[in-house]
Amino acid sequence: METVKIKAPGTVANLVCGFDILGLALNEPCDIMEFRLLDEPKVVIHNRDAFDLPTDPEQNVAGVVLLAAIEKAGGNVGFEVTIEKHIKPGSGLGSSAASAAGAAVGANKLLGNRFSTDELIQLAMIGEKLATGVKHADNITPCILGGITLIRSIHPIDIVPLATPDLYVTVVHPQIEVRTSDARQILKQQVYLKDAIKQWGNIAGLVAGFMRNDKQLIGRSLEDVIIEPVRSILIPGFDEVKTRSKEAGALGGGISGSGPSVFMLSETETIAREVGAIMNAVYREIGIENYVYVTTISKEGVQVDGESGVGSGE
Ligand SMILES: Nc1ncnc2c1ncn2[C@@H]1O[C@H](COP(=O)(O)OP(=O)(O)OP(=O)(O)O)[C@@H](O)[C@H]1O
Ligand SMILES: N[C@@H](CCO)C(=O)O
Repeated sequence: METVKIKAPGTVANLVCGFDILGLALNEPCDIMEFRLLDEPKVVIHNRDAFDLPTDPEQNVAGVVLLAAIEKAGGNVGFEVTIEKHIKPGSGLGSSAASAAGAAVGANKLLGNRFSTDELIQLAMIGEKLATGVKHADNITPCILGGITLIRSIHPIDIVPLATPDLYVTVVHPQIEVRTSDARQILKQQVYLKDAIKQWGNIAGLVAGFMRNDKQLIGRSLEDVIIEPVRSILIPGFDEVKTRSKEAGALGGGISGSGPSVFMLSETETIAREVGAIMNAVYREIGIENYVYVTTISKEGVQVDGESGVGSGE
């Protein structure tokens, strides 16, 4: 096999209370990537979008992952990749993770599926480190596996796929850019024990809610007393979007990844669409262009030539 076409989903990381340890895959938006195997050790990148992303492999998330894959494979092959990016960089929808995870899975397919899922996650984290300065797997893991995933540990890799309840996801992307690296730098390095206790309760409640398909428990647990109070100041309209969405019947939600996108989970499509209209209205009122997705949780992760990549969420 000399070429493969990859579809890599957008993702929502953190899921409010689970900073760096929880994430889910979305049915929309998705990036498309086409890979060709080369017989010399180099990486060639073509960007088919308006985002002006680097073509230098050392500067592109997909590029550093492909370079690492070449080294891991023994250094005799190379890759040409065309990236059609629909997930806007700096959106909080896992744009960098889609490129990193897509590159790891695409390279693996062309190399005869020689890497394990844990190795794919390790490779993709090299891309996240380039984008954000830190290795974290809460976007790349749901991107690769689909569904909702818990990252119990990255040293060593210990991934727990969770059950995926039938929920609608409404996401608003206000058209401002928040770089993950900046949104990480403003975080406090210490937390109070009383806040940690609340956060542990919420994380455990959220995981239990997913596993028991208990929508009310999911809603009660979508609370973040550590990260959201700091990061939400970077997102105009955040409090209003959240309050009005919950009044309209959403279970709850918060910042998607490091923002500026904001997501809400709802039990019905009607509520999810109403929430979308509220989000759009809030941003129109404050004069910020925005894009709203009304979608669902994707049980499929990265797809290779239209088929399941390495696995699927439960
Ligand atoms: N192939 C690529 N895809 C996306 N971003 C890239 C890529 N290569 C390099 N970058 C850089 O990575 C940064 C975007 O990553 P960042 O993690 O900040 O955004 P995000 O992935 O949308 O956010 P989040 O991880 O919160 O969902 C930008 O500075 C962008 O230039
Ligand atoms: N867990 C990461 C996700 C964004 O890449 C963060 O919130 O910084």
